[in-house]
Amino acid sequence: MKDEFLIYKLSEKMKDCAKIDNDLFKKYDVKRGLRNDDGTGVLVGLTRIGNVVGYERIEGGGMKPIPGKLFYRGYDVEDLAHGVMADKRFGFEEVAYLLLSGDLPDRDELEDFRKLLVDNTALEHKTFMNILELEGSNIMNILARSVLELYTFDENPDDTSRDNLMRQSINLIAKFPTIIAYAYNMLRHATFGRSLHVRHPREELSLAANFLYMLMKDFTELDARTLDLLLMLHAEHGGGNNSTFSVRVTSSTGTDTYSAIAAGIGSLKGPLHGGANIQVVDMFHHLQENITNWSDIKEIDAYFERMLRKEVYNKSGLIYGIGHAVYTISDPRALLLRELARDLAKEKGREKEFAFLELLEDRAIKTFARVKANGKTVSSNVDFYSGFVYEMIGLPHEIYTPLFAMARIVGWCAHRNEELNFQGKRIIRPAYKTVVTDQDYVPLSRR
Ligand SMILES: CC(=O)SCCNC(=O)CCNC(=O)[C@H](O)C(C)(C)COP(=O)(O)OP(=O)(O)OC[C@H]1O[C@@H](n2cnc3c(N)ncnc32)[C@H](O)[C@@H]1OP(=O)(O)O
Ligand SMILES: O=C([O-])CC(=O)C(=O)O
Repeated sequence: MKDEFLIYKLSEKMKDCAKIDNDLFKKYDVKRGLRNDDGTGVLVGLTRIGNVVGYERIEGGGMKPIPGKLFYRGYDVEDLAHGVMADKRFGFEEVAYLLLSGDLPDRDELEDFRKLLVDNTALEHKTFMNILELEGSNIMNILARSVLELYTFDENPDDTSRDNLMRQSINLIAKFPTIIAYAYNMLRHATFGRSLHVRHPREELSLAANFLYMLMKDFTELDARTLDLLLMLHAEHGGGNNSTFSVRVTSSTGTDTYSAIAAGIGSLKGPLHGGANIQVVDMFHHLQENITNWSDIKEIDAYFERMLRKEVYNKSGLIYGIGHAVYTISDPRALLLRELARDLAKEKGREKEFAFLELLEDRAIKTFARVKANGKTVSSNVDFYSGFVYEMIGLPHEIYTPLFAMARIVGWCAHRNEELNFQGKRIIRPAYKTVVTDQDYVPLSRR
């Protein structure tokens, strides 16, 4: 009780310690969240990897919302996705090759790269045993823990030479699916008493298919290609998204790859970033239960209004899967995923749920504009439909955010490699202005 009271007392102090008057940010021209007054991001770097486009700058100041576009190394992601879908083949390895090297692979390069990834999927026995023995209920946490452990088994963990960075990148991209699949199988065993299967990856399969094979053995070609497309769409999102920026900030100190990637995992887990995909599913289930008529616009709007006013659901005031730091009118990934979800829902007999989700998307955006009235143009983001698609291909909720990490590891590695190799590199170290007055030290005996 004494300890609890002390913790309570200290936590109460936090109220005063963390109080910073909002007006001070304006006064000192602080870019809160590294954002300009018009909501656009403060320019903090240059990159050749990804380009996220959501607005146009207007001459003389301000910005104009435009439909979203995403480019990987200059290639439009929609073209990459449509190219792969037209050929009915897997594309994640191609995107990984492109992001890491800057070029699209030819057939031989692609096949060699796929094999190289498969050759690196196996885990060290101890990492495997730790996943089994330490258990844990959150797979993002297990992933971060396992990544830090890989440092121990790397003979050259701190070497930041180019070939070592590339070797570590490939090793991590290859091992993420194995760690996540094993961690989930263990979780399922420990939590639901299901038998524990440990299947080793198969040499001839793509990364997406191998993941499904390790996770659940039985899956269809369409399931694997759907997952592959989701991985392609989540692989990279410029240098400014929170997890990639975390990797770049950490890397700028010259630290090892595993420490930097663990920082990225920690960031992605948050509900405002990659963790939003599971929040959307949770919110959707809540709305399914709490909205009596799924086509009643008035009822839906009223519920969203109460959510925004922090009265219902988790009282955060947020509608998950809506809004973005860069996109305004649309997130191109959400548009692709909506069409994918529509097709899958038809096939899986879940059209009624899809229609409800699509209506929720529309009403959330409209209610946001009416209630917030802040002039911000919002649309659905990548997390809005991804969970529903995962659910339709039979994937368990616990791995939705880890799947984001399984794709984004590519972007993280590409950005780390760029951060450590561009000529004018500097440790990232912005400034904070102190807003507390200096105080005279009082000896312990006089306090
Ligand atoms: C993969 C990804 O990371 S995609 C994003 C996934 N995250 C989510 O879906 C969570 C819900 N969305 C959000 O929280 C936000 O839209 C973010 C964090 C994604 C981006 O936010 P920003 O563009 O920085 O918006 P910003 O912080 O400028 O917010 C402006 C106002 O709109 C509000 N707002 C923005 N999005 C939402 C939302 N989805 N629901 C409710 N309010 C929102 C903010 O709370 C803020 O309100 P306030 O001024 O009353 O405090
Ligand atoms: O760019 C962002 O801020 C978040 C995002 O959509 C992503 O990382 O995919």
